[in-house]
Amino acid sequence: MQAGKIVQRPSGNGTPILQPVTPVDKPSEGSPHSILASAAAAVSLDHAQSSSSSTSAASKGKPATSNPTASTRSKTIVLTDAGRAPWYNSVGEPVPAYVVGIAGGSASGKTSVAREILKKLPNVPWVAIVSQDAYYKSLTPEQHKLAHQEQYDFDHPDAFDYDILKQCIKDLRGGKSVEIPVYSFVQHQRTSETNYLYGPAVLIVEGIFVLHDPEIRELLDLKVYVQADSDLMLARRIKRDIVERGRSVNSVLDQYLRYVKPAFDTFVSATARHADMIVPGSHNEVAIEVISQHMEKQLRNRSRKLRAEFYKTPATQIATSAAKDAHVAPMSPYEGLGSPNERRTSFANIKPSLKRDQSFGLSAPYSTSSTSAADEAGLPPNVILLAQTPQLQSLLTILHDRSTPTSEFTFACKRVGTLVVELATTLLPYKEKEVTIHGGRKHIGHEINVSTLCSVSILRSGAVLEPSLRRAFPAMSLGSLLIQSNEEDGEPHLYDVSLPSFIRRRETAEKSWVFLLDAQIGTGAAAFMAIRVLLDHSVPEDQIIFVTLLASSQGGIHALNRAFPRVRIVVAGVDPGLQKLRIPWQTATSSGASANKQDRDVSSESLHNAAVDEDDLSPGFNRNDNLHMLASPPLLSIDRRFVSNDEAKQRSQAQRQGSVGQSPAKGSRVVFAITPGCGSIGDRFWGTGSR
Ligand SMILES: Nc1ncnc2c1ncn2[C@@H]1O[C@H](COP(=O)(O)OP(=O)(O)O)[C@@H](O)[C@H]1O
Ligand SMILES: O=c1ccn([C@@H]2O[C@H](COP(=O)(O)O)[C@@H](O)[C@H]2O)c(=O)[nH]1
Repeated sequence: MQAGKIVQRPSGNGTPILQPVTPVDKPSEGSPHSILASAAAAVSLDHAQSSSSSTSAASKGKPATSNPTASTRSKTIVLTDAGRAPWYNSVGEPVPAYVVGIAGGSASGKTSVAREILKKLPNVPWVAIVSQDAYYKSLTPEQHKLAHQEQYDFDHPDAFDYDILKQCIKDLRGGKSVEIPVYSFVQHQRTSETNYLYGPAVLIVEGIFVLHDPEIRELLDLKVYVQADSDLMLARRIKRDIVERGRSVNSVLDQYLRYVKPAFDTFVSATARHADMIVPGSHNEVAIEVISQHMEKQLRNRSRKLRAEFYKTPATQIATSAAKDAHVAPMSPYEGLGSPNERRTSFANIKPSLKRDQSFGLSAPYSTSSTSAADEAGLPPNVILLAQTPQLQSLLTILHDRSTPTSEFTFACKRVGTLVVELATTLLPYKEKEVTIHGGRKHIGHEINVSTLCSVSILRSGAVLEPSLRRAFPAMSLGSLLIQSNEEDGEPHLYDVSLPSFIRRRETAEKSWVFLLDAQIGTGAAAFMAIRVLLDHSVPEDQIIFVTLLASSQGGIHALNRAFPRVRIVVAGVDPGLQKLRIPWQTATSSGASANKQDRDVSSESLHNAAVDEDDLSPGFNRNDNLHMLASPPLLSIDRRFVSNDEAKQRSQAQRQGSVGQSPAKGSRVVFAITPGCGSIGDRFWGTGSR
């Protein structure tokens, strides 16, 4: 099997290609391709941080001498071609990843089959291949010596540690992040390096004994066995082990005759009976096609369309089931999509599960917050609203005013940010500290352990709160999540996960306190996804503090409370409305497949509906209100900004009159707007967008 780490990316003509990933692969920012590619590069760079091997390209067939570290490279392969759609249900519980096990003799072609399947799934984002080799048991010094003399049996079922492999599959299946050991076939042991792996929607586990352990078999959705003739396997193994694993012909043959062949005949081949499919080790294109089609179908069935689910569910049904079971979220994070009346009915029938001041066993320290204002605004009990003083109101007015120039907007944002951050810091676990004061007396004060704190911004808008947080904790680690709303259905998609190393490690993540930052909470979809990412990394729910400038009181803040009632949300201001809009959107024609897709998507109907979707207007608001767009930054748009509502109408009209050219490609996308709202806060903060 080929050593090294590769990702699959679409080539210009849409044909998937396999290529090694190195940091230099990262394309220039701003190109439409860069989101996909940088997501892929981000994962591989994650690996680069933990695995020295990732920095040099592995290529098939290179002699060991020209590529001496090849055999210490991880066999873990990750594909992150597109954003990841929600992998959890409406109460925030993860939907399991699809797991395929591929067993078969050594050099039968297991890894090659896994990679071919991966190539056939270009539309499935976030696919990972994990090799069982990473889970060989650690050897004693004596066994280690024997291994170097080809006197250790690596082909016996007892050579593997099934418990840790099982745990790894369980974790990845359940959406948790893991550290995959890196195995060295030259040193016959795990190296000190590990690969951080998070979030595959499809996990392929390959290895000679993947179908051996009954508990592991239970975790597999599809069991495949690769069958090849022994002479073919031997020929392939001689070639491969000399090239990639630093062996001589004699050593390969000795080991083969002593251990590999007998173990294959006795143990490995016997596991074929557990397989759902037997795939030939060569000329297997048809079998691979069948497997890929089956997987795509299974994945389609598992895909989460929370918005659609809730749109279909009548409000009365939602409210009744919610009243029966406090743990069932009556609304999705996309609840702004139901009709306003449906929303009101369902909220009226649901009792909050926690009382604001009792929620967390804290004596309410919110001298700067107003619980009555939060209650009056109909906010759930985990929401802490800044006291609505005239001073704060004046700052929020600057943010609401669409004529506010960028510099003033940025300044006001930072001031409100400081107020909201200071309130959030009161929720941290301060401990008593004894200090000596002037005169030599002891004094009992308080301190906070800054090393357990970090912030994670939902890009781009969340970063507007970073300066305020940094002022409070200058040495704090900063992370980010790139979450974009899908242009077709408005579902959030996860493109990049860059978390501080102590969140990536489970032991430290369990002790960490995370400020999750976003400028506003409308539908709550991005916040929902970001919280799920942190929980997947084992950050405790009650140690996540969501800090935001503005929320819609009728938006996803309620769904967030129902799914994650222990996450505290600290917010500066609340606006009443939330609207669903479809707006025109353009992309660069140079974006290859993506541009073609846009071309396809442009129907006269979508352009006709390009302005406000009237059915979705919130009560008490009409399109003449001071309405701003709330949406993720349009990273794919050619001009880096959304068009305004008026422009939308003009373009729609122009299109109908045929006066809009074909380049750049145009389409429309669903966005959500808090009303009256402050517009796209990120764009206004950095002066990059329309007001
Ligand atoms: N269908 C195939 N046709 C030709 N060569 C193949 C095929 N499948 C695998 N090989 C070659 O056989 C060798 C071993 O394949 P690999 O997939 O690494 O096996 P395994 O993972 O089962 O050990 C590799 O050099 C690979 O290129
Ligand atoms: O240190 C080691 C560990 C394993 N092997 C051999 O590797 C194969 C399994 O890997 P495949 O990629 O499935 O071929 C197994 O037959 C062991 O004999 C090794 O030589 N040294």
